[in-house]
Amino acid sequence: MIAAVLAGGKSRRFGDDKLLYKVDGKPIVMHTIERLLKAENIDDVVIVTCQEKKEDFEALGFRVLIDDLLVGPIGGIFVALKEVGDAFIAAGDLPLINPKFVDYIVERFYESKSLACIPMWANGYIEPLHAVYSKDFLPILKEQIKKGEYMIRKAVERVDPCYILIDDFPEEFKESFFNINTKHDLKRLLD
Ligand SMILES: Nc1nc2c(ncn2[C@@H]2O[C@H](COP(=O)(O)OP(=O)(O)OP(=O)(O)O)[C@@H](O)[C@H]2O)c(=O)[nH]1
Ligand SMILES: [Mg+2]
Repeated sequence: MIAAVLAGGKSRRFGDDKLLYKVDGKPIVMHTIERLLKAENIDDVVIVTCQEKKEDFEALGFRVLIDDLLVGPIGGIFVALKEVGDAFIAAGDLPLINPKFVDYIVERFYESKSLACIPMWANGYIEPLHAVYSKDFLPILKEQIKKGEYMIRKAVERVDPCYILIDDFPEEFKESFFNINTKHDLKRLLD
C-alpha cells in the first residue's frame, strides 16, 4: 500500500513550515516518512502539498501530488485517494509514528473490507490522519467537500468504518500519534 503524507498546511501555530524544520539534521517530515517506509505493508510514499511548496518537497526525493483544493486535510485525502487509490494517510508531523502500528492498521483494513480503518481513543476522539482509506470513500469525500463540510469526522460517520481502539495498545504505540504543532512540542522529541 502507498502512504500519502499530508504536507499542505500553513504551520500557523509553529511559525515557519514545521515539516521542513530540521531535527537531528533531518526535516520533521523525513522522520515521519522514514518510519512509514519501515512498515512492511507500506511500499512507497507520496507527499500531498500545495503548488507553492512543490519543489521543497520534491527535493526530498518523493513523488509530490498537488492539492489545490485549499480546504484542509480532507482535501489532501481526496487528492491522495484519487491519484493512488487505497492509501495509508499520515499527517507529515508525526515523527514518532510506529511502523508496527501502521502495519496493524493496514491489516485490519484488508480484513474488514471497510471504507476506512481509523484509530479511536476511549473518549471517542478519532485520529483520521493516521488511518487507511479505500478509494471507494472518494464519492463521500467529494460530496462533503462540495457541501463545504470539511470535518473529516463528518465524512467518516457517514460510512461504517473499522475503528481501532487505541487504549487497547501498549504505551509505545500511543506515541505514534504525537504530533508537532508548536515549537514547544519539539522539546518532547529531543528528550
Ligand atoms: N494536503 C494538505 N495537507 C494539509 C492541509 N492542511 C493541513 N495539512 C496537513 O495536515 C497535517 C495536520 O495539520 P495541522 O497540524 O493542522 O497543520 P497545519 O495546518 O500546517 O498547522 P496550523 O496552521 O498550526 O493548524 C499537517 O501535516 C499539515 O501539513 C491542506 O489543506 N492540504
Ligand atoms: Mg491546521
